[in-house]
Amino acid sequence: MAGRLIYLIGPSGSGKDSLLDAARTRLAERNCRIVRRVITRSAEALGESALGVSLDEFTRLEARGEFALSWRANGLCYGIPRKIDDWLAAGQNVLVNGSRGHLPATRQRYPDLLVLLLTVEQSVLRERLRARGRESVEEIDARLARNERFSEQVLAQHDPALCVIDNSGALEDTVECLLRCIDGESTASTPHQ
Ligand SMILES: Nc1ncnc2c1ncn2[C@@H]1O[C@H](COP(=O)(O)OP(=O)(O)O)[C@@H](O)[C@H]1O
Ligand SMILES: O=P(O)(O)OC[C@H]1O[C@H](OP(=O)(O)OP(=O)(O)O)[C@H](O)[C@@H]1O
Repeated sequence: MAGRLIYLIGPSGSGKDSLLDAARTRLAERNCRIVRRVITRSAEALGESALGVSLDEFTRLEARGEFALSWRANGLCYGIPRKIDDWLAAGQNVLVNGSRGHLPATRQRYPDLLVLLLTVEQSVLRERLRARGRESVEEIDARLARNERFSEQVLAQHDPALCVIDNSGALEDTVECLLRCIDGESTASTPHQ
């Protein structure tokens, strides 16, 4: 049986990368692989969870059909290698660090995907982005503005395959919530108020 695409979305700084790192072993126990993204971001700012390429290289890979999914946001290009289709066909679940803006296109290609929306209170989010220190104040403001538009839109769609996970508290609690969503014990939860 084919595996399921699990599409983790949420604002920049909501903790997607941290959550995936913290849950990696327990996801592997669930036959769930985390795909490494290709991003036009400098290597120093990437960590191990993504591969950095130049814009030229990204464009070439995209034109050659190397990406199952690709999008542009925050002045960057993001690609998901097409090998995920082999993993899915082999019955593995695949977790993608995705984009809220690209969700409709992703759903068209993977109609039975599970969407996990990570939320964080706006004041906590601002502080985490500031503390992470990866972007300038202007870039942080632009990300916060984008956040207000997009998470509301995703929530307004009332998607039955949407699981809302709040990461305003401790990361360990968020890991447990993520695993419950994937195990199907919780198909929806309300965002932290
Ligand atoms: N639950 C949490 N509690 C405290 N800090 C967190 C939590 N989750 C993430 N962070 C911190 O917030 C910042 C943004 O997290 P990150 O994983 O880079 O977000 P994203 O991948 O969504 O952009 C990082 O500095 C990370 O260490
Ligand atoms: O449509 P959106 O939901 O706003 O998402 C747009 C992009 O922004 C985030 O990446 P970012 O460059 O911030 O990297 P990060 O996830 O590591 O913070 C997210 O992972 C998406 O790739």
